[in-house]
Amino acid sequence: MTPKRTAPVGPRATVIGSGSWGTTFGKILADGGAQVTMWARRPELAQEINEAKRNSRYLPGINLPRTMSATHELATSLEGVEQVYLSVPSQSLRENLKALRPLLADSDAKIISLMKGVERGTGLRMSQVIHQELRCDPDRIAVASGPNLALEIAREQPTAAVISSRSQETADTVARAARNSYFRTFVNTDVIGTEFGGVLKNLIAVAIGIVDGVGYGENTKASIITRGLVEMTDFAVANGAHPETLQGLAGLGDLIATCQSPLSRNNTAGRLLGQGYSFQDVVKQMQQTAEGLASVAPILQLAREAEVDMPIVEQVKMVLDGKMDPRDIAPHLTTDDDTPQGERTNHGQADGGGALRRALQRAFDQFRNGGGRAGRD
Ligand SMILES: NC(=O)C1=CN([C@@H]2O[C@H](COP(=O)(O)OP(=O)(O)OC[C@H]3O[C@@H](n4cnc5c(N)ncnc54)[C@H](O)[C@@H]3O)[C@@H](O)[C@H]2O)C=CC1
Ligand SMILES: O=C(CO)COP(=O)(O)O
Repeated sequence: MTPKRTAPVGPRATVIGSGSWGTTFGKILADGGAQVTMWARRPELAQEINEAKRNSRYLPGINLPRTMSATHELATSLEGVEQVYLSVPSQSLRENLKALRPLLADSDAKIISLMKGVERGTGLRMSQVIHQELRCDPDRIAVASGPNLALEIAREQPTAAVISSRSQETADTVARAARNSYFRTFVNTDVIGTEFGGVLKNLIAVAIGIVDGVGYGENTKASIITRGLVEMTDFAVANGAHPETLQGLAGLGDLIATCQSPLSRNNTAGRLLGQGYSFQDVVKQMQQTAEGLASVAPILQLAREAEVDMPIVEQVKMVLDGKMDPRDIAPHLTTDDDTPQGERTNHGQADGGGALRRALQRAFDQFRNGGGRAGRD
């Protein structure tokens, strides 16, 4: 495999946030030929990236491309930028955008979210927070998601991802920049499904971690993954996603990767909870971002508003709140009805098919009006 290029020929790209995923994505872009500048909060990290071509805290053992540079000056990082990639913890996005806004006021750069959380308090997806704070044309915004454990990709293991934007042209442009010999990007225009896939699989990965920590085996895990995908689909579809997006890389694909891998921070956080550590202990022990912990409450609030049942996510919340013994976690809660919805129909719609019906109606209306979608993953 020969991903390296000597001289950058692609777009000028800036990555805001030099943690594990931001730095890995910077490497993906640079190996694809983009001229990449990393913005790091800490000057010493910017210096390490510039001089040693390393990010030893977040990506130990990885050599970064020689063409990649870094700065801790926000304004410098954005000079002449054509694509801005955002990779900070979701709960800090809004404050970061406030600093970015004046610097991007005259720019028509594309803005791409690499994050997999929703904002506490508002329940907004990251692309919605970006739109609110930058007040830019939504067609300039894209999101990236998929089974993308940073360290595996930094080691150049072949991986696929989805780039999604309301605008097909934006999705295509970003997908071209974020593509190289070990990273393959597909496009779609279902931003809602793509973003929620990444957020929701984190919550199921926490549940799987809990099960691992308790010491339960593969049957319990397979049951939770399968029922978890049903919950993810029901929730996302009720909130406007296309159901097939959840069957693709940004849904099922990411769910498998995150639930299976000890590299996953959400999975790790769950494992600690399953071993009996309290939520506070887990937060103290986590050195990196585990988005699922902050997304549980806003997701359950949105689920209540959309009248979607999420029994597994409810149980994760109860374990986090110390209100449920991790050993009691199960693929579904006991309900009045002996048969959980979905196993009867094999579709898994918690509302008896209403969400799927509404989604199909939407898709039908879209095609009838000359819409339609391209580039499925
Ligand atoms: N690590 C992974 O494998 C993947 C992560 N993601 C997503 O990428 C996003 C970023 O996660 P990671 O890079 O993994 O996290 P990380 O914990 O490795 O790095 C977070 C970075 O943000 C910085 N940071 C922390 N608080 C900040 C603030 N208030 N303002 C600005 N910067 C701040 C940290 O210094 C660090 O550089 C998350 O939403 C995560 O879900 C998505 C795909 C893969
Ligand atoms: O999103 C990821 C893989 O696709 C990374 O998962 P974690 O945030 O749980 O490490």
